[in-house]
This record gives sequence, C-alpha cells and structure tokens, in this order.
Amino acid sequence: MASNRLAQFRVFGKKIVAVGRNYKAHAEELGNKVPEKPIIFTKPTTSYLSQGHPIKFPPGCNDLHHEVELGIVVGKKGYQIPEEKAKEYIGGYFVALDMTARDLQLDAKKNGHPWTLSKGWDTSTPAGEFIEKDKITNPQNLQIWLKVNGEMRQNGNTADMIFSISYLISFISKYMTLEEGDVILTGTPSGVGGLKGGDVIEAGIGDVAKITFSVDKS
Ligand SMILES: O=C([O-])CC(=O)C(=O)O
Ligand SMILES: [Mg+2]
Repeated sequence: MASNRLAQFRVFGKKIVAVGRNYKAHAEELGNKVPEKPIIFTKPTTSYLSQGHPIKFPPGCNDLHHEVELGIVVGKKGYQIPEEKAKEYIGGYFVALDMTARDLQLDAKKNGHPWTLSKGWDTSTPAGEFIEKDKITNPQNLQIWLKVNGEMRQNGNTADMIFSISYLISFISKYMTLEEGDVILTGTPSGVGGLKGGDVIEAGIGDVAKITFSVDKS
C-alpha cells in the first residue's frame, strides 16, 4: 500500500470485518462462552472516525463501552486464502476502537437479533493512522492498551488471541472475498467498560502507535 494515510483505507476499503470474543478473558468478563470458531460481524465504513473528532453516543444508549483492538489492513484481494499464505495479504496495521453500545447489544443478544446498530453507528470505529507492515515484526506479540482519563483500563497482548491473525484471514476469506483496504478488527482483550461524556480515551499498540479520542454525550 503506497500511502500511509487513514484516507487510504477509507477510499479503498469496502468493509470492516470484526471478530468477537477472540480473547478468553474478555469472553468470560461478559459472561459469554469461549468460542470454538471465530465469531464474525461487519461494521459499515461510515463508522470510521479519525482523530480530532469526538465519539458520539448512539440514540438510546446509556452504556457506551470502549474496546481497543489491533486492526489489520488487507493489502491485496484474496478469496479462500490458505492459512500459510495469509501473511502475504496483510498490508499494514492500525489501532482501532470497536465502540459498543453495550445496552443495545445486550438487548439484541437477548432477542437473538443482530448487533449491527450496537456496533455500527457513525463514530463507532475510531481509527489511528496506517502503520506500515514492516514496522511490526511479530503482530502476535504486541501489547494493546487503553486508558480512560489517564487510568489504565485494558492492557492485553495479541499473543493471547484465541484465533491467530493468519487463521482469521483464512477463515473469513473462505466466505467472503477480502479486498485491498478492507480491515479486520481482531477482537478486544479484557477490561472493557463504560464511558461518560467528556472522557478522554488514549489507546495504543506498545510504543508503535497511539490514538486519542474524546467522548461526547450531547
Ligand atoms: O462485543 C463483544 O464483546 C464482542 C467483540 O466485539 C469483541 O470481543 O471484541
Ligand atoms: Mg470488538
């Protein structure tokens, strides 16, 4: 991928594919079973938010949660990608937040309904700048962390993913073509929690990348 700007994956990326409960400790903290195969959902690209703009509460939400995640930017088109070739399809990385209206999601879960609105409203995917692939030697050994108002809330390591990045690329592409600029959100470690208006979120991947976003409850 030539340019290193977020705009790059906005322009080319057609979809955001997200993975749920990919860290045992997070599945358990919300009282969910540890999955035997990846739980996949999608978010619209209109949910992207770049730094300098506030995260908004969606209508009807009183329990807005942060979820920091390692984002993978797909580097080239592929369908039914073998796991051993998956790394060739990684174009780069970014720090992402999979913002979640936990009360709306709980309601959807109870009724067996999709999570789309609880994960997909405008501003629900705050994203950092594109990180070149060669800046990260081992994406399965990265600290991912998130602070709210300076206090550490999430502090995990990508080594603890249940399903590896290569496995996820192979699994997702069995069903849908991955295209250049599409992104995969690889799931959140434990420590998710509620936010209020005026909170400031800082999150990052080790010392490679950091993002800052404020929360607006108006
Ligand atoms: O909402 C959830 O708990 C599922 C999810 O996105 C994650 O695990 O990252
Ligand atoms: Mg998530």
